[in-house]
Amino acid sequence: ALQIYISGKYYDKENAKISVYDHGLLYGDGVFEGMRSYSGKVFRLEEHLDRLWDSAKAIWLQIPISKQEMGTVVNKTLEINGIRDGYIRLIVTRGAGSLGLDPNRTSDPQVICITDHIALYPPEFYEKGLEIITASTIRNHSAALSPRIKSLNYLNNIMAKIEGLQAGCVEALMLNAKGEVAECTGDNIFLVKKGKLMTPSLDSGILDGITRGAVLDIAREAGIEVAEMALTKHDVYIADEVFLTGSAAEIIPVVKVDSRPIGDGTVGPITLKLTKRFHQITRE
Ligand SMILES: Cc1ncc(COP(=O)(O)O)c(CNc2cccc(C(=O)O)c2)c1O
Repeated sequence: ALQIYISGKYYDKENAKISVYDHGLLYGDGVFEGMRSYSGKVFRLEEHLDRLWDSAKAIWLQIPISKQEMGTVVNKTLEINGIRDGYIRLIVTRGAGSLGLDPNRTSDPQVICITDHIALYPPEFYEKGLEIITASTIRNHSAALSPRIKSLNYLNNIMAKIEGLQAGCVEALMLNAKGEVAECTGDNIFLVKKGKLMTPSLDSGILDGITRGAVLDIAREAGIEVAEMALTKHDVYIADEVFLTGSAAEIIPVVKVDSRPIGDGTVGPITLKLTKRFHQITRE
């Protein structure tokens, strides 16, 4: 049975529990990372751990072990579960405490590591591309709870995800408070127009996606012109190609947005080229 790591010990799935007084549960007061391993190697583990530490610092949370120890926890949890190609969920909560909000009245932040087999979208979603809608729920305002923090507060994303599901879509696009394109509920968005690759800049109020970063690197190395900039729904509608990026999804094409076909409604050549290269570097 899968072994779950909780603060120094391993537990069977049915015994892997935390206190109902944990502020991670009570208030979503905590941070997390979602990563993938390919043939036993976690893709960009250091970057994920850097982001986890940045998220923790942003919410004034001290992670009780070092980055190096955290890396060892991740690799050991994969190993004892015999998972080489899988998904890793790493969580640090504020810990258990009073029913009040005050983080000072909690103790013992919980470090949790769950490794599991990757649950992927069906292959036809990659072959045919997704249809998505623009949700009316905008992305968290950067001055409220910054979307740069990968926190346990995912209701903003879930509210938009519900709108997508209600519209028969598996993903939904969120705009920011200025009405510019931000990202989808669980992945970043890229557009291609006349051979140029564009993606919302970090100051659009988005998660600094690890896969987003990898795709920007791949595109630059391939000599593709790249721009991180403010984008609007109009830019999406008139794009030649659209795709999403995320650790779980990797690179997934989008062929329809708000009932507008993108390009000729089929998966585009640059999307395919970047996907092919991404698979090479994650599986080499
Ligand atoms: C809001 C958001 N934006 C972008 C990404 C992609 O980031 P990375 O390239 O670093 O993975 C994410 C992370 N994606 C994420 C997180 C939690 C759950 C799920 C899910 O699809 O069930 C997806 C995310 O939650």
